[in-house]
Amino acid sequence: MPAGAPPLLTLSGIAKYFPGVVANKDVSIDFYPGEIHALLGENGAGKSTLMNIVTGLYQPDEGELILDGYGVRFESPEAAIAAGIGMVHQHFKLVSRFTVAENLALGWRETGFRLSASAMARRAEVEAERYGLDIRPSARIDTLTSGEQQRVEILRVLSRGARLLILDEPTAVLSPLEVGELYAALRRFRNGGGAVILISHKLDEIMALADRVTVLRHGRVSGTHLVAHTKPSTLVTEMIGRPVEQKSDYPRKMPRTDDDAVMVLENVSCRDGAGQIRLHPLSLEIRAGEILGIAGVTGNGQSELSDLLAGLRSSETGHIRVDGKDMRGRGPNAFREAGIGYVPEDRLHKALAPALGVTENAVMRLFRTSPIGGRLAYHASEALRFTRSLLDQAQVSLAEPATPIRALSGGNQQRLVLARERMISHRALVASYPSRGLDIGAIAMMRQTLADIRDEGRAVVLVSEDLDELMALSDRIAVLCGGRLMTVVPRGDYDRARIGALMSGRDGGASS
Ligand SMILES: Nc1ncnc2c1ncn2[C@@H]1O[C@H](COP(=O)(O)OP(=O)(O)OP(=O)(O)O)[C@@H](O)[C@H]1O
Repeated sequence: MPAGAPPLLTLSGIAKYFPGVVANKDVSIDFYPGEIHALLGENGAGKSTLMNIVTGLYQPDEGELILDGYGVRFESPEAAIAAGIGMVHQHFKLVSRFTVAENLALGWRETGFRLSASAMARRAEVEAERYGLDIRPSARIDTLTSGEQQRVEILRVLSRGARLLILDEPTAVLSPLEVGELYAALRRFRNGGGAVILISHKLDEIMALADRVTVLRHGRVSGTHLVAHTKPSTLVTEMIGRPVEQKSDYPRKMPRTDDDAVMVLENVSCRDGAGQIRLHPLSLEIRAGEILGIAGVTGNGQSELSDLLAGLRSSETGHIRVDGKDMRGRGPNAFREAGIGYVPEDRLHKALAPALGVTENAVMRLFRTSPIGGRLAYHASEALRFTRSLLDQAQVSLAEPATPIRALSGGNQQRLVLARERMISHRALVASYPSRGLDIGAIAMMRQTLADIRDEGRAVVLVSEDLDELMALSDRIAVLCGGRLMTVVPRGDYDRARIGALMSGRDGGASS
């Protein structure tokens, strides 16, 4: 950033309160043009709330926003966009049946005055060139990878004239190659004088990309640092109040005794709504007392496979057996009764009912079973007792369990789903990208939980794109590419380069 340049945006003494919660208090931060400023903090530390204030979704209860030296008040997100502040959310807000150019055009002022398809595509190309973001204007959004969709989102924000670009965990859904492209695009924007706020739980990412970092703790700023002058361990301690050990191995507490297959898949396959094959026939055994890792670049059949394993989707061919029982055509309830818990990739929409309270969501999978319920009864006091114990286990502090679950921070929603599904998984837990959205302390806790489940003789299926995570935890790693099971690698044979090559469709091998 140029020496002596004034801040683009200053937050001065910002506070935001919700019933029983101090989400932000005394928050003062300067964001400069020409800097990438990371925002780091535990789940529930107040990062999203603060950004919702900056983007006009919430009004602060105290404090001031100062833009270009003048106090401002954004009555709506449109007002913030008009002032040059744009945000790219974790869940993209694109119209999936529209093309890239049409989605971009939705944000342009002149669109209302009839813009032809070719003019839209031309302008999309000009904007893409200007910001160095590679897009295909005529492609439909639902045919794009997550990385391509994210580029469209970023371009949509930038082409509306954003000078301050806010990104919420932008690399969570990207392949390693796409991460590199995103970093390059953000650096280009920064070098051209743009300001970036990066919400991230990944310390490596912050160290590699950010110029400065602000740590939030319990809604307050606990420090702002130049990244070049700070260490990751200092940031962790400032964020959580203690150091967190990053384990690269989770040795068994006792030797494995049970080698029974909990789940057996025989030639299962599935297609998407458009009839495209998403999972080619595959066979796989999931054994008691093991963690089976599923590696692959996002979108290569993992979500179809995990939905199949939890009864959310049925297989077109073959069989799924749980403890020898044929589950073909059975739904999620039958899988739950068979002892299969599931943490899906999209927790908010697949594992939770966003508008319902925390209690309803906590008991959602168990409200028909004793002591919470029976065929006709529902015991509210038992439901509340269960919810409180789940909150305790998940280490989520919440004064009022009637709060709608969508008001919880993303990480706290994830912690609750994990605790609930752990209770259900008497035989196996299927966990899809369980570290997404969790802070570093919660990730360590989650990984230990998976190892404990394994040590209790249950099975874990861990879907992840993080090879370090998979190699630290898994007994075997199955690699998916293009909806095909490439191979299953046993723990002794892990080789990062080979697994990486298999993930991108190179090399072959047998399936087991
Ligand atoms: N609309 C709301 N109503 C009630 N409480 C809310 C609301 N929005 C946020 N909160 C609470 O404010 C606190 C801060 O949440 P916020 O989402 O800002 O955290 P975060 O730092 O973004 O967490 P994460 O890393 O998990 O996304 C949490 O306790 C959350 O439950």
